[in-house]
Amino acid sequence: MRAATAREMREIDRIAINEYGIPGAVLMENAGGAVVRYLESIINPLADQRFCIFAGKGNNGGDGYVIARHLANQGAKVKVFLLGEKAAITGDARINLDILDKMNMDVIEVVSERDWDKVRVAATFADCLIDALLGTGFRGDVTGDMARMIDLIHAAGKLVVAVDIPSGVNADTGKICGKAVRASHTVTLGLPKPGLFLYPGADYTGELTVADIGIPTAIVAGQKIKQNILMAAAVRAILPQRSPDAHKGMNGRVALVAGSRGLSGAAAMAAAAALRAGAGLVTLAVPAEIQDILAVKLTEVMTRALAETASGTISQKALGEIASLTKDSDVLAIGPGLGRHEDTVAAVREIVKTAECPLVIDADALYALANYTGILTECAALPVLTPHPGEMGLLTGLSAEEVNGDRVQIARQAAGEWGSIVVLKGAHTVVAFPDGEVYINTTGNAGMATGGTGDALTGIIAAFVGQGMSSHDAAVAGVYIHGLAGDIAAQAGMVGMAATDLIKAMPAALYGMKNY
Ligand SMILES: NC(=O)C1=CN([C@@H]2O[C@H](COP(=O)(O)OP(=O)(O)OC[C@H]3O[C@@H](n4cnc5c(N)ncnc54)[C@H](O)[C@@H]3O)[C@@H](O)[C@H]2O)[C@H](O)CC1
Ligand SMILES: [K+]
Repeated sequence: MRAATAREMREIDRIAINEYGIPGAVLMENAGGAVVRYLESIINPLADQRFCIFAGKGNNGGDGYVIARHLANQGAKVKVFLLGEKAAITGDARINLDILDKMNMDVIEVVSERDWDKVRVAATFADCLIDALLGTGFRGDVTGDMARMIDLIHAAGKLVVAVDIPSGVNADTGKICGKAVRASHTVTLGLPKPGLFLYPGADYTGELTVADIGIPTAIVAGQKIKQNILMAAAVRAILPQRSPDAHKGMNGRVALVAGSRGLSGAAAMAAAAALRAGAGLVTLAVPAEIQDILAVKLTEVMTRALAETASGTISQKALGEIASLTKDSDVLAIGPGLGRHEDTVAAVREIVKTAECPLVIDADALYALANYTGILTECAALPVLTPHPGEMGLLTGLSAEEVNGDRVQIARQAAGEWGSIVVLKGAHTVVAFPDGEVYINTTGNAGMATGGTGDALTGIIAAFVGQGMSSHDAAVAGVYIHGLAGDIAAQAGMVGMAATDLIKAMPAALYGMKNY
């Protein structure tokens, strides 16, 4: 499902109005009507229910006036509070404000302290509060009276339904700009916005519904919108179909170069995840001194010993062995637990440049690419990088919080510069492609914030490439299924789940995707 930035949504509205001739007031009527239909689905009957509608000065507020009219017509008790003066209201919002006046509906301008008292009392006795303060026209930060109004909405402790976007949430990034409405439900209009799926904004959105407001689909198609919300249907369509007469040679030969002294677990989890994601044959190449450990940990996975440094990390002397391994493999995942020894780092750079099969590059292999991202364009196939925000910061020179401040744009820019697929892990994971397309994942939970889940994702994506998926599809499906497995594992307890629980849940996640 496409997700429009605020600017893209405003452009779509503009085209609908100015080029297709759909009056803005019709779009607004459709918007308000859609919100009321949603309200009916959660509060039934609407009659006699008490609603407080908080309207801003723009068209988001205009939606609020339409909502007020429809609610009143259904017998609900409605109070409308305008944060501003009626004289400042123009356009479609003004049309609907005037209709309320003609209906003798009370629209209270919140300007004096007495008005604030009225707001407080009304919110206290209301059954549901409607946030029609700010939508795609929101700029800057929430301060002053807008912040005061949001505090008051929260203080009432009532059901809150946000119109289009919870006011104060940045529609594009999900950032909270000063203060934002914590909605129980959000009815977003026309298309979803990325910020409703990106934290912390996703946390303020509540139950999300996308409302059709009658915008011709051709307008959306013509906008070349490049943000996508990753949903089950899209993933189900690309997962590999296993033929009934399959044999292990048909389901992918996955190679992994991973692990080092004290970091055998990362290698084990990546390899186990590849297996549990359906790979036919998995070979794990590790520094010689930990081969026995891995051989004991992993029954189905074949292990290989690699030449190592005195520190127990792979050395450049292993390059020949690794080259022959990649020749016989469909994909190579490299990085989990590799360590950052200079000899290892040099080996990783050589492997990235010369490997003859598609690469999934993670963890310490990403560390080796810091200041060397230029070599990614030499890869034989489109590589998949799976950085967490810290590793992304290492590769871009940004801090982790700067990365998280604009996850979509930063991942998109890196993918374009590096000619690679960038899987920027986190809540929610973002998958960015060199052509600018970005997918925002919708599965996963906070229980996955535990060591090893990143290693598992590497193994899963590698397994999907090994089973014949394009790197594009393997990255998208891998991220979704990884999160789904995490959601399944969390059913036995979100806090305290371990990465190995997620890995064990992989077959159930795959089964579920194909069977409902
Ligand atoms: N015809 C259409 O475009 C439709 C739009 N819909 C709804 O309208 C809003 C977008 O409306 P717009 O007037 O562009 O902006 P907003 O109402 O979101 O807010 C602008 C309003 O708020 C003030 N403002 C901006 N930033 C701040 C701030 N930081 N603090 C305080 N005030 C702020 C600004 O000055 C303006 O006065 C869209 O989301 C939909 O809800 C219809 O649904 C469909 C047709
Ligand atoms: K809003």
